[in-house]
Amino acid sequence: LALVPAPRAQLQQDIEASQFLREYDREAAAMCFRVTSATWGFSTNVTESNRRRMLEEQALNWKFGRVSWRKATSLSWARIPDATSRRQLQILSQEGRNALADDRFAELMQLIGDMKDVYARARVCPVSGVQGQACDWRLEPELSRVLARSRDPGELQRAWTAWHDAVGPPLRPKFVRYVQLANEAARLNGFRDAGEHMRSPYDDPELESEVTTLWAQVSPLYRQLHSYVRRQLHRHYGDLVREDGPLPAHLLGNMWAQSWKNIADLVVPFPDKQAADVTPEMLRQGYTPLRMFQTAEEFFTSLGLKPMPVEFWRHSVLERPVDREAVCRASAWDFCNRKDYRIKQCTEVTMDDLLTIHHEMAHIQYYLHYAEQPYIFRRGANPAFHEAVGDAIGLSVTTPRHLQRIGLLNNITDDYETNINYLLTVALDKVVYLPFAYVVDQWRWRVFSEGVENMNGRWWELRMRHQGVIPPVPRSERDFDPGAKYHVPADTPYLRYFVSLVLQFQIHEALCRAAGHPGPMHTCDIYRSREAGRLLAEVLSLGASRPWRDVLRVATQGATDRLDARPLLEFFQPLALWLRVQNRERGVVGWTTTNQDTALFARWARPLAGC
Ligand SMILES: CC(=O)N[C@@H](CC(=O)O)C(=O)NC[C@H](CC1(C(=O)N[C@@H](Cc2ccc(O)cc2)C(=O)O)CCCC1)C(=O)O
Ligand SMILES: [Zn+2]
Repeated sequence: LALVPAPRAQLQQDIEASQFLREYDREAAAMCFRVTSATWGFSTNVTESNRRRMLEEQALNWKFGRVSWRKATSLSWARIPDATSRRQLQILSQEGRNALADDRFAELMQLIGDMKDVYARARVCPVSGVQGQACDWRLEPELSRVLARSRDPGELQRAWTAWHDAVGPPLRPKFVRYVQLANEAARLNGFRDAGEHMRSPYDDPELESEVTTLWAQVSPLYRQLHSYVRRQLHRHYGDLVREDGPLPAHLLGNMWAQSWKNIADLVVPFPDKQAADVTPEMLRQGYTPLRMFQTAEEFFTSLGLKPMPVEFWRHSVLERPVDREAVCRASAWDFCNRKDYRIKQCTEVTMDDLLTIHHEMAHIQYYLHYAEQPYIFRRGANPAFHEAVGDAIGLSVTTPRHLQRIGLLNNITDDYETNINYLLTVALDKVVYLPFAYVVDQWRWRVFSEGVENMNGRWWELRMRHQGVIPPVPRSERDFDPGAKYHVPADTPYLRYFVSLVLQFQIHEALCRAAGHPGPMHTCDIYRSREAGRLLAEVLSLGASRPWRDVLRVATQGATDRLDARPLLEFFQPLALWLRVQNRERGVVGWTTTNQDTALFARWARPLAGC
């Protein structure tokens, strides 16, 4: 009994803990406002003084986080009877790299900042058009545009190689040091390595095996799609694409082959049927970025969700600034003062960007709905929830029926071919994305747990095994191709996008049921459904105040608390049948790899002297 502190002492602990949490709640929100404002200032106006101010605020915020982490871990919070306090302290004691010593933390922040800089500043020589132009091509828009639109294998290969060579080698040594420091911080925080630290927001020791099981459930559908697309690409590009092999990464319409929607014109089975891309119609109707944002806002208010606050319209950056340099990746921002919420997006008038706006605005809806929660609970139930809501909405927005309801598509036909076309277009985005999202953190977790040898070879082994994709040119350990994907140098975990892919179909199914949609899931559009909006508002308002499995049970109206690929597979069921018929008659499903494939990135490459 001596081990159990006397009730009075425990009471003392409770008072101390709730006192600490009240102060932390106020101070953390104030610190968040400061560091978010400074980071926004830099992202929307890239200058050295704005960078310095951002780094200063980050350092202050980290010092505050470190002091708070020490206090939180010193309280024996595990025994506090009040569940809300206990949960807040549990989250607080797990997050951040607060246990790292000052100089190490400063070095780590500097490294991540430097890696983001290398990525943002990379410029290459033009790979098309007249020679002798300035070597000032960027990833966005020049190189991504070539990957999306060119059908010239030589030009595609030059664009793919130029980008990977421009960012990989300079990032590699920085990334090696980053791995050491991230692992050191994780171990000081009580984790085995930085991978386990990144997985901790899911609070689930079985997470890795669940993720592998989910991927195993969807990979047969992916292999069917891969086989069908390979046949179409072989028809178009000839022997550049072997009929039983992996696909060369530069022919798939995207710098990372993470989405193949840009080559839909090469693969869609019934080209004479309605193409699902309404970009031309948006241009014809004189859409502007502002009107695209208003259209997205109206989607959310039609569900009974909140309009964007006036500050949002006053301070958001909706287009690439002309008079200064900005970080042009789309992003949504919560300034933690229950007033300022913004989106920064270099919007172009395309259907793609209209979808991305819905995705970013869903982040803002989440911020708005959990604003009343204590600061620590103002986050997604888990990071995937924050991503899944936006993409679940997107599954309604892309339907021909929704595009017709907002006047961007007329005389749609709901026949078999149109549905297969539509499902294939969505699959080129969603089904294709799954193996890529799976590989990114499988690779990164393995680097954290097993080390930095052969990082590039292991990247391509995973890409070939799960995605059936190979590099267009030979690669060696002098390259660092994972660095070509923003989230790797930016220290942004990627599992959230894999889990979101499964979760968004579970959420879509539940919202469609709440909206009383009678038909198959892929024709459902929850637009204007107050019932769907009420369910969504309930989920968003919970933030991280409850374990995410409880939130998932709320979202599915009691159906389940587990991640489940069934809704995704059900959504694509008509396409899966169609693909099996197509492939049974014509081709190999899956890919064989010859040693000429593995020779493209084999381990024999001499390791860099002294690296
Ligand atoms: C201050 C801050 O950072 N805020 C967070 C939001 C928050 O956490 O509160 C935020 O704005 N993150 C930016 C990030 C941007 C995008 C992205 O990086 N997408 C991934 C994966 C993907 C791919 C296809 C797809 O349909 C959806 C996602 C990629 O492009 O690989 C780029 C365009 C879309 C989403 C985002 O919005 O998730
Ligand atoms: Zn997002």
